Amino acid sequence: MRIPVIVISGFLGSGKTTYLLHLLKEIRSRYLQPGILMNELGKSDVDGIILDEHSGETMEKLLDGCVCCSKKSELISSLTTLLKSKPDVILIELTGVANPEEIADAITEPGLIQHMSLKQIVTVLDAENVLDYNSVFSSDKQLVQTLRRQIEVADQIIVNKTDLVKESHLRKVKNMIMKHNENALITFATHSRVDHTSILSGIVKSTGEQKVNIQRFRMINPASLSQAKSTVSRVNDSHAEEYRSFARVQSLTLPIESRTAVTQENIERFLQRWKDKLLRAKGYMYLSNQNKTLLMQHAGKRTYWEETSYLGDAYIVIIGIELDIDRILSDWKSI
Ligand SMILES: Nc1nc2c(ncn2[C@@H]2O[C@H](COP(=O)(O)OP(=O)(O)OP(=O)(O)O)[C@@H](O)[C@H]2O)c(=O)[nH]1
Repeated sequence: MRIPVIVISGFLGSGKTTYLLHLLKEIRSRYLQPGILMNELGKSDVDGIILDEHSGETMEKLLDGCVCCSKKSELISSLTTLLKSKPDVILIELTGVANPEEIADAITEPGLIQHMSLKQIVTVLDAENVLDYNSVFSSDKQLVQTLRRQIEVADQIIVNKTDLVKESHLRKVKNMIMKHNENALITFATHSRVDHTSILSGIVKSTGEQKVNIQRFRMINPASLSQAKSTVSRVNDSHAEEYRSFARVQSLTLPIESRTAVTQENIERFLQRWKDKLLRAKGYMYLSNQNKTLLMQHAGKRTYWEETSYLGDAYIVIIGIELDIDRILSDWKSI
């Protein structure tokens, strides 16, 4: 029997990791063994740390890039590695700027197609911001295209963050979705809480084992990186422009050297100054005035602060379009 693959897509900060954590809990309660593949933009692995904190599952990480634009060969080898742990279901969380159909394409590669099959593509939308993101006037054109592909190819669409908008706004979101995809199951959610019955239907235990499969995977080495690049240029040559993932998005990791200077207020002021170019920011930092480390999540127009047990180095990852890196770094130094 081929292993079912569930792909979780959706724009930056929409609630994919939150959804993944709920789905994982449900999978474990059914004594199924999951294999997880997470892909983040940037070298710093915030989502991986969040997942570790909440679970401790099998994880194959692809860092510093988007699975489907520059790391197709790594995606294939990561899936091959995951297969060895004989999971009952594979979950792939994509970066917020990835085009899920390219993942669907990778699963059909020789060596994978006989072992796994795409079960569903789930797209999570941020109810508060999706209409802005979808407007060619207020958003980057290529970004709009990627978001539309995420909607168009989805089997299930979760309209998340409904706590932040009115009923009338939700109707507009639904109409927009229906324009691009009439067939997807649309559900409305807060904190990505949805019923998992249909997505997990038919997934059964393939082995008698119930062990928790915890694996730590390699970081990308230079040899595989150059191999990935040459693969990419071939892939891109044969693909029409509109089918490519968004690749102009940059990520920048800002180290926090002096722990004492950082406060919630100066971080929020910094994010505010760069808001026009910023799509997402997240990171861990020790706040000396509160004497604790917090996880900062900036998504859409909002900044959230959460308690964490993370003990590693403090840093922030920012993600944006055509970031002026020199100016941002010099501003960062002066906060
Ligand atoms: N108010 C509100 N906040 C939410 C909701 N769902 C998620 N969040 C918060 O939104 C932030 C981003 O959520 P994530 O699950 O990390 O989003 P993501 O899509 O995985 O983000 P990326 O991986 O960066 O693309 C976190 O601080 C969440 O706690 C919701 O329904 N309402």
